[in-house]
Amino acid sequence: MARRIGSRYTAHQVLGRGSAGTVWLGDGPDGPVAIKLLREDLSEDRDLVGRFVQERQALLSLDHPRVVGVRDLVVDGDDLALVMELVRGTDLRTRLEHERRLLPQAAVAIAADVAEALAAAHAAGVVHRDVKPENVLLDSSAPTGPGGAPPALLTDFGVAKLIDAPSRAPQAAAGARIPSQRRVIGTPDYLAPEIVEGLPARKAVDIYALATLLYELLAGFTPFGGGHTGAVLRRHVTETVAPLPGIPDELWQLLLQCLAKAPASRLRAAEMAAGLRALVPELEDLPRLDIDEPAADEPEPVPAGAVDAYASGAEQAPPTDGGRPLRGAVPLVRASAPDSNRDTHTSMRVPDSDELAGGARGTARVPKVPGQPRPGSARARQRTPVRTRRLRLGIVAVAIAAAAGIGGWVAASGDNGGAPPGGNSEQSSPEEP
Ligand SMILES: Nc1ncnc2c1ncn2[C@@H]1O[C@H](COP(=O)(O)OP(=O)(O)OP(=O)(O)O)[C@@H](O)[C@H]1O
Repeated sequence: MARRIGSRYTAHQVLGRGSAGTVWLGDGPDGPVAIKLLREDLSEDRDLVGRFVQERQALLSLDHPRVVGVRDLVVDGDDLALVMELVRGTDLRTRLEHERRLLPQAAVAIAADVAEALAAAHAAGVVHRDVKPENVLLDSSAPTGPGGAPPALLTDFGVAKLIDAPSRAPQAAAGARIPSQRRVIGTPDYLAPEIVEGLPARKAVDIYALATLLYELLAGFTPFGGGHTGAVLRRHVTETVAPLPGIPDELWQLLLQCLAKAPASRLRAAEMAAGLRALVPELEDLPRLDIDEPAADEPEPVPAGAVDAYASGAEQAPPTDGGRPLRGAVPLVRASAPDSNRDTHTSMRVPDSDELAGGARGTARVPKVPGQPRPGSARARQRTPVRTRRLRLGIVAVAIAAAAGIGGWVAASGDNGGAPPGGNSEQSSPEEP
């Protein structure tokens, strides 16, 4: 059923759904477009609409072959929509689900494309903040490149910032007895350690997320994913990345540098792009990596009360895998569970200090059960319906208690309505790393 969006666009058919809204195939004055119609609760938020309009120029001016161009922003009655260039193809998550791991040459070529997109955005002072396979579109209408990889385009610029606002602080705060709190916007597996520590999201967070994505394309799992969200966040700050046997040392060194805990140690986007691009020819004969998921720590039993605790006050317990909460599946907002009937971003419960500290519920890396994929791995994802997973892994608003007993991880933001320290600006000054 066709639907008018503003005075210039018609939406014809749903292409996909994400945490912030629904993407439609549509028509505009200049031909076919993709229209991302934001969720109703977002479009009703006056502050958000204001930011949407403010962002207009930055988003419209990002013009690069590796960036999904935003053509228009529509604010019309209850409709709030981003009109984008239409990419004919799939997203990178879908491809990863089919292949589990990519050929190293294809993985590196795709990551180089994304790094080029980031270099252009960063030069314009725009930080993406939510780089992940779901936000990389593969253009199947163009000729394939090295390793059979279609050209990759980065999408969803600006959406994380739209959702990240004091007025959108998680409703959980009231019930969670948090003295002061801040929020983290992003997807847990790809969150840079400085975000977990409460620092503002600067350009280097995109480099970290892209290196995480590249690691995942090569390995089939992210370096710090698996298990409870609190444990994932902790690993970003405290753990070293497990090596990937079978890749050239130069590639490994580049990955390590981009996954550095200190943002200043990471490469800049243009350097990363050049480094990756130079490595592509060398990877021609390299087969898919044949590695298993990291050796698990000793299984930590999930206490009987743990899942009940999630459900207390909630309509339903979070999805689990053999009794263990799935990655990104645990609501952080008490009494809030992903609602499969709405295109909402996942609401998540506030992790308590025990979880953040990696206690019994925090878990170390979730152990691999023989014959079963580790939760969070590409194989586990294959068993999870895409729609459900998207809702789970969408942009999350994580409220972290400032007093969360993890040795100064979280800087209290005082009574600032939950805004991250340093404000929630996605635009960073041009001189920033
Ligand atoms: N410009 C586009 N052209 C063609 N298809 C698109 C375009 N943008 C998005 N899509 C399709 O719509 C789907 C949903 O996109 P959307 O950005 O809303 O969600 P997401 O990135 O998967 O999740 P989230 O927003 O939660 O991070 C994508 O998986 C993709 O298949």
